[in-house]
Amino acid sequence: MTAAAATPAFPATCDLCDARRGDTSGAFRVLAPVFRHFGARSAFHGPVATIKCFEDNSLVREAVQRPGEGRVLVVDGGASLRRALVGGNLAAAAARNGWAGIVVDGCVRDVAELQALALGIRALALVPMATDKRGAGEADVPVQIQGTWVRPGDWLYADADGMVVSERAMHA
Ligand SMILES: O=C([O-])CC(=O)C(=O)O
Repeated sequence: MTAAAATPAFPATCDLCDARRGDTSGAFRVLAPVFRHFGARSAFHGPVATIKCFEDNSLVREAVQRPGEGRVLVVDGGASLRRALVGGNLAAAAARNGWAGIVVDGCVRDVAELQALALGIRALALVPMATDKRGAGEADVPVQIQGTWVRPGDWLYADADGMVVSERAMHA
């Protein structure tokens, strides 16, 4: 058990892992511990929406303009370290439109702007070069994030210890 913070808003990822330690069904998965925190919100959770794209953030831009409704946008960017899929403008739009967080298997940029936003932002690294905008990519498809499958409608929980995904909501 994690030492209790007064009234946790939702379960700690360590507690979720403790509850599912013997679960080999694949319904509960831990994301690889290679993501860095950006964004002012270090803990966030919500149902997942996905985008798969490579060095082109056209679909990410479209998604963050739509109501987030507390969801987490998971972007499979093919782990590219060459282009930033999210920067200050897109992240600000996501925060404004009610997204809980963005997880990018790839890079982000505008670190100072990201740090000021009430949004969870996880990515592999910062890189200052923006993407090309060709409209390429897929939305609402299963994606593999550092080898772990994440599907639209899964629930993602993130806190300072890491990130987990579950087929079902794991909080009351
Ligand atoms: O527009 C982009 O490609 C990413 C960016 O810099 C922003 O979101 O501010």
